[in-house]
Parts: sequence; structure tokens; C-alpha cells
Amino acid sequence: MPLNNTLRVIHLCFIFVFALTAILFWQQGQLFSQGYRTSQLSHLESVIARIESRAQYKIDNLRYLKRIFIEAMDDPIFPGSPVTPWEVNENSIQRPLWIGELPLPDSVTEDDELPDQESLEVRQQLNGLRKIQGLFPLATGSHELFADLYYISREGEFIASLSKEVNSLLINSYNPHEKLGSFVLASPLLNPKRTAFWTRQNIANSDETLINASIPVDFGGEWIGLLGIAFDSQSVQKFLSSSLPEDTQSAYRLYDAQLKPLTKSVGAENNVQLSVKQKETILRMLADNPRGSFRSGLVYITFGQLRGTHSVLVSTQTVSQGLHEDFGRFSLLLITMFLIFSLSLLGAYRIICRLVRNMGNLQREMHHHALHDDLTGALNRRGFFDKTSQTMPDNVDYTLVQLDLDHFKKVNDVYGHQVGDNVLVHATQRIQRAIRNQDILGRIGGEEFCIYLPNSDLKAGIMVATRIKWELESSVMIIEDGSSLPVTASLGVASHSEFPEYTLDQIQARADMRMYRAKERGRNQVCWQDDSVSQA
Ligand SMILES: Nc1nc2c(ncn2[C@@H]2O[C@H](COP(=O)(O)OP(=O)(O)OP(=O)(O)O)[C@@H](O)[C@H]2O)c(=O)[nH]1
Repeated sequence: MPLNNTLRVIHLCFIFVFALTAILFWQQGQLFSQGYRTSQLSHLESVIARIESRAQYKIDNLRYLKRIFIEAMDDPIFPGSPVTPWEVNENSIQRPLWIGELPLPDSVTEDDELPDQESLEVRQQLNGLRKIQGLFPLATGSHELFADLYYISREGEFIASLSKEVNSLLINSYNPHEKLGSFVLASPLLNPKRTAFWTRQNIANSDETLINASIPVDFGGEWIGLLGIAFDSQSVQKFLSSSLPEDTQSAYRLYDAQLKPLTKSVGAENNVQLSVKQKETILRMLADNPRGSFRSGLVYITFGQLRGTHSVLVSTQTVSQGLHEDFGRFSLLLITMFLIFSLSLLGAYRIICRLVRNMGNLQREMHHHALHDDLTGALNRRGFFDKTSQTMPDNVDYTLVQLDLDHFKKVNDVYGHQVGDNVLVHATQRIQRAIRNQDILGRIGGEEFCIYLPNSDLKAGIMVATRIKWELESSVMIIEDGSSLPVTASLGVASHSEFPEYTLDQIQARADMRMYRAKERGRNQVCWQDDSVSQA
């Protein structure tokens, strides 16, 4: 197979192997990517599950407190005072109350006359609160930074809470007419089952919000107030932090349903802020599915809705963070393996190509050696007849000149073989100068040459042979000792035009005969006839 074809086959083989391997690695990469997405989603799921179960725990606490509270209000031995210890009026809402400072009511009996129904209800609620006061810390838990249990009476007479801070925040931010505020959501119309719910409440004059878990309180068939737990964003953040897996490599952040941040990001820090476009993508995907993930540039984003609390948990992971995870490490290993394999393949490809090229060169060299004479560079016998038989179309006229150097043995004997070799090289160069490019010169014996002259008749052949004879005799070779060595040759010419039925071998034999005739006639001459004297 020609070298170029062999190389083409090798190229194709390597391209095929590379493409196949690339596809296999790509498939493996896709599997890893799938696994990575799944693992990110499952991490997020587990965080969401923890948050939701802990949120549910708060709701359960609220339910329990509500029951105790109602039971306390229903106590038949009502230890209330006929008058409230301070004036309860419409402006009371401006006054913070906290449970620790609730007044101790005087003891009263059932027979005591109660001045008006409204203040009785207020006193009843305060009494209920007094009774569950000791249980309040249980509902919030000690590990939250700033979570507080509160009670807001429906009529807006007072807001009571465990801490002064939350109380004043609630008072300042409380708006019973807010569209999706606690009071609207607690109304029997919107909440006929009287279930607990979560709301977000903006804190007046600040960017902060309070996250509220609230439950409506009904007494005597009437809705009298709202019991709730308020968390500020730091508490929610701590809450989120404590829900994360220990060695997480992602940053988690809690957002409201419109993707307004509720916390700072916690977990592994990466300074990624969601862009407007990324938020739009999340909201669009959330419309179809409560969980999802996508890659945005070099950041991998996973998100999921928290149903109970109407919030969205978003985790972000950069490439460098991902590399610290198992899937990242495996991906890195996969890429490294692919690079090593590709480099090895490239190395093998280059070595094989070089080997094939070297083999080709060697083959060419061997072919050249087989057809050429090492000493003079002219075609050897085989090369000469190969080439002439290729170039010689059947009907083209040609002439052969057979040439033999004169007294060459003597040169060898007198000056040595080295000088003899030099004479051969010198003679070849001289002959080359005397012939055309399309003429073919071959060294067909020791000091014997044959020249093939295409498109030449006998006359043209005699002319070329005479030119060669002249070229040789006019060039004197200077040898090492400085003396000059004449180089002459005897030449025989035979033409296809003379013997159209002859083969090349036969014409060459005829030219050889004529060359011997030239030798016989005294050498250094051209002979083109078989019988009579013919010299040039
Ligand atoms: N140096 C050298 N000598 C060679 C080479 N090939 C053949 N010879 C010698 O060439 C000589 C040829 O001698 P002959 O055939 O007797 O012819 P000649 O001495 O030239 O005499 P004529 O042809 O009758 O003029 C022999 O001695 C060969 O050894 C070669 O490659 N190098």
C-alpha cells in the first residue's frame, strides 16, 4: 500500500479510537453530572425536610399552648380583678407589654360583679397568659437567638410577648389590615379550620423581617386573638445553619416566595449573589416543579420550595467547592484520565506515523539503491532497463549509445582503485553534461555506460555520441600527485529507426557490437556501422 494511503488509514484509525473514547468519557461525564444533580437535590431535600420538621415542631408547640391557654381562660375559679391593673383602651396597643411584667390579678370569685364584658375578656386573656407564661420558653426553644412567643388580642387591646424587643417590633409593625397579614389569614373566613400558618412581617423602618408562625385563638365560639412565635432573620439564619449537613460544600440561603432574601447565606461561603436573571429562572422553574437545579456559568444552583413556611431554599456551589465533593473529585479524576489517555493516544499516533514514514523512506532508499549505482549516482543496469522500458512507447523512435572507457584497467593498476572510482564519477558527470534531461544514462557494467535517447534517430544519436566523446577527451582529470589523466571512451550507436523490429535488448546488443568495433579501430571514437569504417 502506498505510504500516503497507509498514513490515511492510520489517521482514520486514531480518529475513530479518539472519537470512541471521547464518547465513552462524555457518557461517563453525563452519568457523573446526573449523579451530581441528584446528590445536590438530595442534600437540599434533606435540609428542607429538617427545616420543615422543626417548623412543624414549633407549630405543634403553638397548638399545645393554645389548648392550655384556652383551658386557663375557661377556669371556673376565675382569679381576675374586677378592673384591669392599668387602663386598657384603644391606645394600649402603643404600650409594649411583656409577660414577665403582667400584673398579678387580685383574686375574685364568680359572684364578683364584672363592670363590663370587654374588660372581663381582656382580663381573662391576661389571666390565661399568666398561666401559660411558664411554658412560653418551651415553645421558642433556647437555641434560637431571637425567637419570641407572643399573643395579640383580636380587638387590638394589647400585644403581649416574652421579650420587650419583640413586643416593640410587633407593635411597630403590626397592621391588622395588611393584605396577607396574620390577622387576615387568621380570620374564620380564610381559615375555617383554624390551622396554624406562617407569615412574613416587615419590620417598620428597616429591611428586616419577622417570620411568624401563628395560630388563631377562639374562645366561647368567638375569635379572640392570635398566638404566635416570631423569629427575626438572625434566628432563622441560625435555624437554617443548624439544619445543614456538617461538611456541606454549598452555600444555602432562604428566600421568600418572591426570592427576597430572608437570611444571609450559610454553609460553605462562596460570595455568590443570585442575579435577576437567575432569580427569574428559578421562579420560572418553580412554576412547574417544587424542586430544581441548573448551572449558571461556573455556579451550580439548586432550589426547593418549603411548603409550610412559603419560602424557597437555594443552595449554590462553585466549581472549586464542587471539586471538594465526591462527584467533583471523580470528575477531576475522569478529566485527568481522559487527558492522560488523549496524550498517550497522541504520543502513540505520532510514533506510529513516524515509524511508517521512516519505513516509507527506508523503502524508497532501498528502491533507489536497487536501481542506482552508489558510486556515480547514475541508474544501474536494472534501473536503466526498468526506466527505459517504462518510458519507451512502442512506436517512438529512439537511439542507444553504448560507451566503454578506454584502458580503464590500466588506470586501476597504475593509480589504484580509488583513482579509478574518481575517473568513473568524473566520466559520469561529463556524460551528463553532454546529454539532454530526457535522455537516460545508466552504468550497466564496470566502466560501461549506456545512454537512451528518446525521439532520436541514428543521426541524432551519432551527434550526441560525438558530443560525449568530445566532452570526455577535452576534460583532463587532475589526480593527487598533480599529474593529469586523460579520459577517453569508445562509443557504439544503434537506432530503433534502423531496426524497427528489434527489441531494446537487441538494439543495445547491436550498439555494444559497434562499440567493440570502435575499440578495435583504435578507441576514442564513435562507431555506428557494423561492417565498413565509421568514425567520428
Ligand atoms: N576502480 C574501479 N574499477 C572498476 C570498477 N568496475 C570495474 N572496474 C575495473 O575496470 C576494469 C575494466 O577492464 P577491462 O574490461 O579490461 O577494459 P579496459 O582496461 O578499459 O580496456 P578496454 O576496455 O579494452 O579499453 C577492470 O580492471 C575492472 O576491475 C569500479 O567500480 N571501480
